[in-house]
Amino acid sequence: MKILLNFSREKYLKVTLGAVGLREEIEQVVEKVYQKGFKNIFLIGSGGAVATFYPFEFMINSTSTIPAYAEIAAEFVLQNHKQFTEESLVILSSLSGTTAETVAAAKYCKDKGATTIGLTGEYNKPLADTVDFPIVNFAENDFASDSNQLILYLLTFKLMNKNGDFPNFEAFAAQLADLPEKLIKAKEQFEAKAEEFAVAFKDEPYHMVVGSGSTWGRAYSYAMCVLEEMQWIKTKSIHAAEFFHGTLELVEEDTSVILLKGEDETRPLMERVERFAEKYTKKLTVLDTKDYELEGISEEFRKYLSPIVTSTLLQRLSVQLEDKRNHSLEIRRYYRTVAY
Ligand SMILES: N[C@@H]1[C@@H](O)[C@H](O)[C@@H](COP(=O)(O)O)O[C@@H]1O
Repeated sequence: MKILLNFSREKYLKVTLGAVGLREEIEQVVEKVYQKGFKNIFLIGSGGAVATFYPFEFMINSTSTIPAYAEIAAEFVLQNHKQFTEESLVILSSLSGTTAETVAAAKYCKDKGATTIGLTGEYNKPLADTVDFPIVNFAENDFASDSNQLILYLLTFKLMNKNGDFPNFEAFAAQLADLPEKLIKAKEQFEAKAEEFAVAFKDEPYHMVVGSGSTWGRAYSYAMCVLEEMQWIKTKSIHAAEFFHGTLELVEEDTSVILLKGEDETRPLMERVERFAEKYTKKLTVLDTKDYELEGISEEFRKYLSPIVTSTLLQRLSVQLEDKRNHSLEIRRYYRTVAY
């Protein structure tokens, strides 16, 4: 077993096994939701929470006939979305349970008569108190995204399974139960590379983070919620396909480009950026989920796991950057600090 910087194996397993341990409860919620019936799924949150939904929106829309829409809470309540009705199923997420925009969206959805599920870290907080079905797993910022994704795999893939779109749910759920240990192995394998990156890039003034398909949301949130919010480094998240429609003009030989390569159908989009970046910058970093064995995970499920493998690796990068840059992941100048 390798020692990882500032990492508690016990704490990680407590959070992630807590998430997969919710399977029975989640399946009961799915039964109840199907009894009432629904026509589409809305996935609503703010910041990192809505970013975590983006891969699931992508996966639902490419696996199932249930229409799925990931929406930013504050915009959703203003938009008057015409696909949203009392026959919508809404899944909201807020770790703190207190993000005002997300709580307001939950109330909006309830008032319209839609069915609401809330993923959150604690009971007796506004989100859990508002939704029809709170699904609660305690986590702190560091492991929240792994926890949320594990819950979302169980929830959304069971919903698709009931809809007749994902017949192998049983095997998938069984493999998810063992995933946390494999994610730790992936972290261990990545650690030296994470440290090397942090040493080499600690004073880098700007990064481009590129993703596509089920890693696009991870690119969006890593840029905004970690490199910008927690490390105060200027960063642009770019979708691999969009990269060729503008951002490429800024690539010079010393521009840091970070690629989050996953294993879904959109991988060729990432390969195209990789071929370009190899030619024009010396500072290319590639995180590729394919490099991680995840022993015992069926080939057919690997593409779905790209976002959680990516986020579990990126979490190591955050810890290494915090250390080498001497900039705590906890400090904020403005976020939840001043009024805005
Ligand atoms: N920048 C922060 C994110 O770091 C956080 O993930 C998000 C949601 O927080 P919560 O899950 O508590 O609603 O809020 C903000 O957007």
